[in-house]
Formats: sequence, C-alpha cells, structure tokens
Amino acid sequence: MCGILAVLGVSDVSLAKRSRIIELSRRLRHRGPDWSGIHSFEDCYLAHQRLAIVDPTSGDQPLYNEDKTVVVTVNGEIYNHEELKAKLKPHKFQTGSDCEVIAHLYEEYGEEFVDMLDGMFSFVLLDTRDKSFIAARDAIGICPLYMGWGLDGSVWFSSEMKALSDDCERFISFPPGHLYSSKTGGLRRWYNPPWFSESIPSAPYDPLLIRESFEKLLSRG
Ligand SMILES: NC(=O)CC[C@H](N)C(=O)O
Repeated sequence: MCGILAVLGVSDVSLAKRSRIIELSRRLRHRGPDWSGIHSFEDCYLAHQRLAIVDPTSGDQPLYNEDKTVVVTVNGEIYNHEELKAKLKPHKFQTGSDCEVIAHLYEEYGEEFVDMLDGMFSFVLLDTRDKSFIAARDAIGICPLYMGWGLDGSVWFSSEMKALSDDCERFISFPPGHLYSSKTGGLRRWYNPPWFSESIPSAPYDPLLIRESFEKLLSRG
C-alpha cells in the first residue's frame, strides 16, 4: 500500500494549514505504518505514509532529483526500475527506492515519461522550478487515487477519499491510465495500447457465432 496526499496551490500558507494537512495525511496511516513524511514548497504540500517494500532503510518519501527541485510522492512498485536507472546513467540516485526513478525520468523526458513505467502506481510530482505538477495512475488502476478541488482553488490528490472529503468542494475518482498536468489543466489518457478502443461494438450478440469462432480459433493449432 502506502498513502499519498498532495495539496497544491492553497491560499492559506499558515502553520495551522500545514498542521491540518499533516492531520489529514494521518488518516492514511493504516496504509503505511513505517514512515510519515511531508515536503512543503510555498503553497504546495506533498505527504507520504510509507509501507516500506524496496530499500526499507533509505527509500523514505517524498523522493527527489539531485538538486531537490523535483519532488515526488508515490504509492506503488515500479517493476522495471533497474532497467530505467540504466537509461539514466548521468543521474545520481540518493536512495535504492524503485520510485526515485520517477523524479529523474521527469527531469530527463518531461511528463511524457509515464508510459515508460512498468508497474502499479499512483503518484504526484511537483516541479518547484515552475511550480507545475503532474499526477498519474497506473494503466488499470491497481493503486487507488482520488482528486479534489478546494474552494480556494487548490488541487488535491489522495490515496483515499477520507483525506479529501472534509476539505474539498468536490472530488472524483482519478481515472486509471490517465495523467493530470497543471500545465494543460486537464486529464488525459497516457495509456494508449494499439488494441485499446472505447467504442461499443455494434454487431448484435450472437452466442452461436461466438462459440463457432472460438472453436475455430482453438482448433487452428
Ligand atoms: N507500499 C508502497 O507503495 C511502496 C512504495 C515503494 N515502492 C517502497 O518500497 O517504499
């Protein structure tokens, strides 16, 4: 598991607001008992409750690129992280966490890197250089993610609805296989396999035809 909470662009940057966000992040504590972390930058907060799986000793989150200008909070496992690290030769990794590749991939390839990830994940990444952010969820939605909007114009993301429901004016289930980018201000599908189609078949249901076609397929061998 792991629990993530990110709040971006709050109008109130008081200590009370920070405490409130820490309190909301604690509502996700059952998802990750090993570590609680928060990174704040101006009016943005990224929090993490960790269930340590890969590199339990140094992979605490949020995670960063080399100069800490890119911050990321992740729930999930990146199965091909070794392979991706090999592609990122000049980058210096600070931890052995599978999720650190996300910060470096973003630095190297921009927001298009998401389809290079093989794994299950939901994450929020903040680029402090221009205060832009992205959030993404794995292709089939193995890891949960919710998105909300505060009355003050803030954008919220959380692993569970319970961290959003009291403070957001509205919230949605973040669609699997999608990416939210603050630069474009919208959600778009990043998972686009060639076979994927949302069109509903128009041929009438014919069980006999399905059976015959299936049998023909199996007897081909
Ligand atoms: N439980 C998780 O989501 C794990 C996050 C990350 N892969 C780690 O090992 O710390």
